[in-house]
Amino acid sequence: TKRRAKEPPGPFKWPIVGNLPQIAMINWSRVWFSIDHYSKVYGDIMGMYFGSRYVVVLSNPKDIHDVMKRDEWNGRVRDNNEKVKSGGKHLGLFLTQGELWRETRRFTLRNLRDFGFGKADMETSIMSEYKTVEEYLDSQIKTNKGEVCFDDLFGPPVVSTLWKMVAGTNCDFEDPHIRRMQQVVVDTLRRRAIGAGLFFAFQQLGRWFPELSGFAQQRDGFKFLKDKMKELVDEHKETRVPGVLRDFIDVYMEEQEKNPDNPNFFDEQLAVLCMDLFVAGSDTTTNTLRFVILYLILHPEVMEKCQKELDTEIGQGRQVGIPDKEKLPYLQAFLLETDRYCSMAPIVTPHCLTKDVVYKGYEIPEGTIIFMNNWGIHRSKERWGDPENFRPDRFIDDNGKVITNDEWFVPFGSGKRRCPGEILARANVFLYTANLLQHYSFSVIPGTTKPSDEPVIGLNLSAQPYSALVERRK
Ligand code: HEM
Repeated sequence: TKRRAKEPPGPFKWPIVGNLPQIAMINWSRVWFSIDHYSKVYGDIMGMYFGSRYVVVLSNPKDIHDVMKRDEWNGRVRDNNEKVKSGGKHLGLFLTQGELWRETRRFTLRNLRDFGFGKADMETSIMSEYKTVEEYLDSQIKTNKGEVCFDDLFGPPVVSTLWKMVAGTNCDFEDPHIRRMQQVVVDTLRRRAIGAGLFFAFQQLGRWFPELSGFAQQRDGFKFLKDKMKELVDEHKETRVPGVLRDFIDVYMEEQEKNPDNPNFFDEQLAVLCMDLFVAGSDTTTNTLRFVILYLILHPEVMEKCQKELDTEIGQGRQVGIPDKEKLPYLQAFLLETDRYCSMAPIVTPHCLTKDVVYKGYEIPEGTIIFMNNWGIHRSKERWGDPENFRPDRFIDDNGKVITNDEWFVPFGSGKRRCPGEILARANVFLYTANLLQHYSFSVIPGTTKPSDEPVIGLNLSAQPYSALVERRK
């Protein structure tokens, strides 16, 4: 039960269960609340035991920005439960480390850029999918008095934009396989954190109680996803013409052909990489957009301010594009506040130390799991003053300029593993929100209670299912 002499401070460690009793005492299902609670007691660098698993929690963004530049802080947890998420082996981008991860990440970033990330045609591609949302809203205004359920609305167009870059086709959500793929992502990301602390602490529980723990659904779901990605890779192999690069998969295959001896490029790695992109790209942007509409209906004064800015700066005569961002500081501030307030990844995908380190006098051994306390950072009273209030103005400085680089704002992580999808995600969220607000207003359906802004607990947090009244603006 004794802690090592120079380990970071933390709560008293019980035999076998470590700090699980203390976690349960504060909040068992919202584990990140408990983690934040104890970090306020023990400090910005805190050690905790989930059973015998040792976790160091970082709660100061200065430390996070500092250490996440270093290789040894950027490993991933390598256990059997984690392996399930990449279909049985440590492959792909999310769960790899070392040379395989480095080379895959570099290649992915470079080549997704070539297929649109951050380029002018990314906007064209996003806007062609966005049109389907407007069509749907207009049809609901005609046939359903404008009462729209926002649960599934953004998934198909957002995933299709990414999928065109990755696989050359948009995702046909009428296809039952695609629907099942999407469902697997939703089930595993949104609905798997009840008891997460316990199953994280005791890996064996997943194997002993596969149904109860959700381990079986996760294993089968990810296996299904991986099989589908293997089929996709095989199809590409059959149809590709060397030298003709239709999409990201073709470029990967070209690389395999050019450098057949490179051990970091192989078919199974490509399949899991595609799966990672599908999983990471599906429920993240979509979730943010669901939070966006939710916060708009809960804060009508914010919606009106965004619309006024759009009317003054752009009007209704033309589509809003990425270059218009500059002219829309309040809208930008609203989107930053949305990311801060929802903190979709409250403790970020855990990292793992690949070497023993000494940091600020603390000795932290190889294999330690690292949590970034994003929730606590985004809800810090010290930094934000009134973090519990939804207040976009906090991101506007005294000169009316939007503050985009606050060091206490880390929704996409920091350093070497920072989210590679950030540019695409931000472009989607900005274009959808701006163009929707240009033409529509959103409000609570009369006679119904306001939806709650309490998130649904999962590996990522998501908005509770809700419907809103949608009206076309005059
Ligand atoms: C609003 C949307 C999104 C948010 C808030 C978000 C957030 C994050 C966060 C916090 C991480 C973990 C960083 C770390 O481990 O240190 C991450 C990793 C990742 N994200 Fe995103 N993400 C979003 C959208 C996307 C999209 C659209 C893609 C698709 C291309 C994507 C692909 C990835 C991948 C592949 C990783 C793993 C990177 C690695 O381990 O090297 N994300 N994201």
